[in-house]
Amino acid sequence: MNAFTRLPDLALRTYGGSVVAANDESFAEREALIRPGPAEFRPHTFGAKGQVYDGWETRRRREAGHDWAIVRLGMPGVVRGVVVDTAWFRGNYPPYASVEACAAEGHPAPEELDGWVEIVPKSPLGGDATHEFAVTDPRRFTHVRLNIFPDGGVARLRVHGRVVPDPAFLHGLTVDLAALENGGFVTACSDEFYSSPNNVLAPGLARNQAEGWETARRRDGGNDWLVVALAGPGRIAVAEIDTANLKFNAPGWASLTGIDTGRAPQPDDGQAPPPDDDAWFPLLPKTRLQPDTRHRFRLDDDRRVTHVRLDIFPDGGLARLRLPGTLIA
Ligand SMILES: NC(=O)NC(NC(N)=O)C(=O)[O-]
Repeated sequence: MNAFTRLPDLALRTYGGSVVAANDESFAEREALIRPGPAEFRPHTFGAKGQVYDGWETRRRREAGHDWAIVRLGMPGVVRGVVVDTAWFRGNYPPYASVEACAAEGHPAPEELDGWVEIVPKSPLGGDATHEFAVTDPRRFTHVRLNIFPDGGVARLRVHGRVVPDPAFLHGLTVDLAALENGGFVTACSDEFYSSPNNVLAPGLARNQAEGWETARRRDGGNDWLVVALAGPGRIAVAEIDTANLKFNAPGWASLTGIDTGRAPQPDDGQAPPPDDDAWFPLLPKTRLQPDTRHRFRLDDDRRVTHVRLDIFPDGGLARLRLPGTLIA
């Protein structure tokens, strides 16, 4: 698997993405493209229009041309790679696909989008397979367009990358400095056996345990932890530690420490501070947690912080970690 698949999926429905238009969705609805989780399939299951698929599927074309679907990214950013997944589409997958992207200001209607640039050239696809395409264009995009040639079905479209928020909605405001949508990201983690640590920074509430971060049971006397690079250097006002859905596997305790590396966290720069650096200072002492509970703590430390280390004792996981505060210019 390509390293870019570890980055957040900027298109994901649960991150605010939307499939805003498609030229055709006769057999199966376009919205399925950005659903979380792998596509499901029940053979010999027929609706009024044919076999039921968990994906986007167009009619068999009888004229020239190709089919397309436009996705508004839930979190605009720099795209590092795209996954086109034709899971379960065996006799009806498109033999080729390409992907374009554009950057729009404000809230345009799909037909107002312009300035499309190709980020994945027309490439061959196979049936019932995932296809990973690395993207090198360094620009920030808000929308992508999947083109399939000439027609067929695609189960999922994943658009992995780094979130690049609009600074107008960050500076001078109290915002969640850890949130993925504001540019926060997890740089390191002790264990991600059951689910990804970046889940704790995702928008909204976790609907179940799988939408949070969950570690394996620890048997070595140690404890689990993760490090978050904040949206930028800032001061944290409140720590919200949410154990929602973790009922028999919530950590017993948690603590937070901070560090100021002296410069704004840069995605992929390999400069994240090591979790055992001497410069970490306490923000929240080791504090008892309850299962399935949203805990909120005022932090009275006004030191500048670029990264936060969360320790959980001894293991378990979390639904969400929110760190409302203000950026320091
Ligand atoms: N058996 C099929 O899957 N057929 C086709 N698709 C659906 N959904 O029935 C087709 O013609 O592409």
